[in-house]
Amino acid sequence: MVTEKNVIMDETAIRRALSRIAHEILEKNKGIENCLLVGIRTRGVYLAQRIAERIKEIEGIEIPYGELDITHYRDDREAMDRTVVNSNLTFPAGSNGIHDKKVILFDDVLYTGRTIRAAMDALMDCGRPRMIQLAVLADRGHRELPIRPDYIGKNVPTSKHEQIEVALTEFDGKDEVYIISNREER
Ligand SMILES: O=P(O)(O)OC[C@H]1O[C@H](OP(=O)(O)OP(=O)(O)O)[C@H](O)[C@@H]1O
Ligand SMILES: O=c1cc[nH]c(=O)[nH]1
Repeated sequence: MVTEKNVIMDETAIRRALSRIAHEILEKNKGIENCLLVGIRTRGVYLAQRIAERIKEIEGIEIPYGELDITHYRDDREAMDRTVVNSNLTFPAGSNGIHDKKVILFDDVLYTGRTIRAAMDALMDCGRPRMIQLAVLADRGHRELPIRPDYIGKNVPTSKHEQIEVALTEFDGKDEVYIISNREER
């Protein structure tokens, strides 16, 4: 078996894609009033933080963001006590949590959609958002649930035998997106 690893987004491509997404969020929501950014652990958190920084540069306004750990909501684990753990969904004093807010969820890769299904269940257990939107850095297709992102860094057509890996400086020491392909040796 030969494993090939090819870079499909470098640091510049990631920066440009996130900058575009920040503008798209502002355009779609006509600003950021009532919006909250929520990153799915692990790498979704850094994407949400970067978008919050970019929006601050563009608009001069701080947009609140939180972190979501969906571990207890995964559908491939034994049924667990479905409590939202290790998350930081506390928003500024006086704000009513996620209630009636436009929540923009962030993840690094979108594949089957099961992580996003779990994230939406976890969010709903924290309150009743007005709306949930989804932003992903890479959409590789192969959905198993009817989930469609609102903001996409890059569409990456893949075969099921391939894998997309995202590295982000805050966690991995560099910014890169790779596609990993395994093929039989000839
Ligand atoms: O659409 P899906 O089929 O749910 O796949 C996408 C998820 O897979 C990866 O997480 P993973 O569970 O591999 O954990 P990781 O974030 O620790 O890599 C990735 O970070 C997404 O959250
Ligand atoms: O290719 C994939 C599939 C799921 N999650 C990833 O991070 N990459």
